Amino acid sequence: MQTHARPYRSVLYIPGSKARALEKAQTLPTDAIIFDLEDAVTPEEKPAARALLAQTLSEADYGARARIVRINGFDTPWGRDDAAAFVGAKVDAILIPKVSTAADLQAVADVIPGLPLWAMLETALGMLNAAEIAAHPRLQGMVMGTNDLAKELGSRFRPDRLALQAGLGLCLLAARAHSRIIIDGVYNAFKDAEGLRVECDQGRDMGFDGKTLIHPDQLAVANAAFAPSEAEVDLARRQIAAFDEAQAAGLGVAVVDGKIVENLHIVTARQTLAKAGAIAAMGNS
Ligand SMILES: CC(C)(COP(=O)(O)OP(=O)(O)OC[C@H]1O[C@@H](n2cnc3c(N)ncnc32)[C@H](O)[C@@H]1OP(=O)(O)O)[C@@H](O)C(=O)NCCC(=O)NCCSC(=O)C[C@H](O)C(=O)O
Ligand SMILES: [Mg+2]
Repeated sequence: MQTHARPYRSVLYIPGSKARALEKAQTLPTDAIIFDLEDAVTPEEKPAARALLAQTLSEADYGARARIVRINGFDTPWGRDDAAAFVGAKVDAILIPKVSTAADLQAVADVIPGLPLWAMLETALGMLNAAEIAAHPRLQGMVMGTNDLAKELGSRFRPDRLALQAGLGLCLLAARAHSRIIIDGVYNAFKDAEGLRVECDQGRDMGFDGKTLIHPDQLAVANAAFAPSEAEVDLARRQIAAFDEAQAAGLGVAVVDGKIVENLHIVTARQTLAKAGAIAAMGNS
C-alpha cells in the first residue's frame, strides 16, 4: 500500500461543460475532481467548456479536493489550446488521455512547466509501456481508463473484470515501482450501488488508491471501500503496540491474533494509520 499526503478514495469526473455540476461539486464529499474536457464534452461544446472551466477554476472554492483537469489529446484539434488555457491556473494536476508512451507525456511536459502530470492508462500500448510511463519524472498519478481499454481489447463487461486483469495488474506494478498514485477505472452503471461496491472492493484488494466515479451517488460507496475500516485501524494500533513491546524485550517478531508481526507489517500498519488520519483531516466521511 502507498500513502500520500492526501486521500484519493473518490475521484469524480465532472464534464467541463456542465455549469450546475461544476457548482455542485464544491460541496460534494469527493477527495478529488477530474474536470473533463475530453470524452464527456462534445466537439461542438469544447471551446465553450474550456472557457467555462477556466473561469470557474479562477473563482470557485473546491476546498481540500484535488483539482485535476483532463485535457484533450495533442493529436486532436483541442489539446494544445486546452494545455495553454491552464498554465498558471489554480489546478493541482493536468490529466492526459490515452497515454501510450513516455513521449506522449513529454510532449505535454514541454508546454506546461511545473504542474504535476497525470496519465490515463487506457490503450493496449499504454499497458505494455506502463513502466516507462510511470518512470517519467513529471508523472504524479495514473488513472485506469477501463472503457477505452475494453474497447481496444474487444472484451465484454464481466463483474470480475477478467479481461482487464492483466492491464490493471501491469499498471499497478508500474505505479508502485515508481511511487505513483493510481486510481481504478469507472463503473458505468451509476445506479447499481451493489455492483459498484463489488468493483471497489476488488480494486481496493488489488491495491488501488481509489476509484474514478461519474455520479455523486457513487461517492459514499467508494469513500467507504477505500478507507481503512475500524477493524483495520484497531489491528494496526495493536500490531504497533505489540511490536514495540517485543522489541523492548529484545525480540524481532511479535504475535497478534495468532499471526506474526514483523518490521514490514509495521510499515503497513503505520501507513494505515496515516491514511486514516489524512481522511479525518479531509473531513469527508
Ligand atoms: C451520468 C450522467 C450523465 C447522469 O446525469 P443526470 O441524469 O443529469 O444525473 P442526475 O439527474 O441524477 O444528477 C443529479 C444531480 O447531480 C449532479 N451531477 C450529476 N453528475 C454529476 C457529476 N459527475 N459531478 C457533479 N454533479 C453531478 C446534477 O447536476 C444534479 O444536480 P442537482 O441539480 O443539484 O440535482 C452525469 O452524471 C454525468 O455527466 N456524469 C459524468 C460523465 C463523465 O464525466 N464521463 C466522462 C468520464 S468517464 C471516462 O471517460 C472513462 C475513461 O476515459 C475510460 O476510458 O474508461
Ligand atoms: Mg477513456
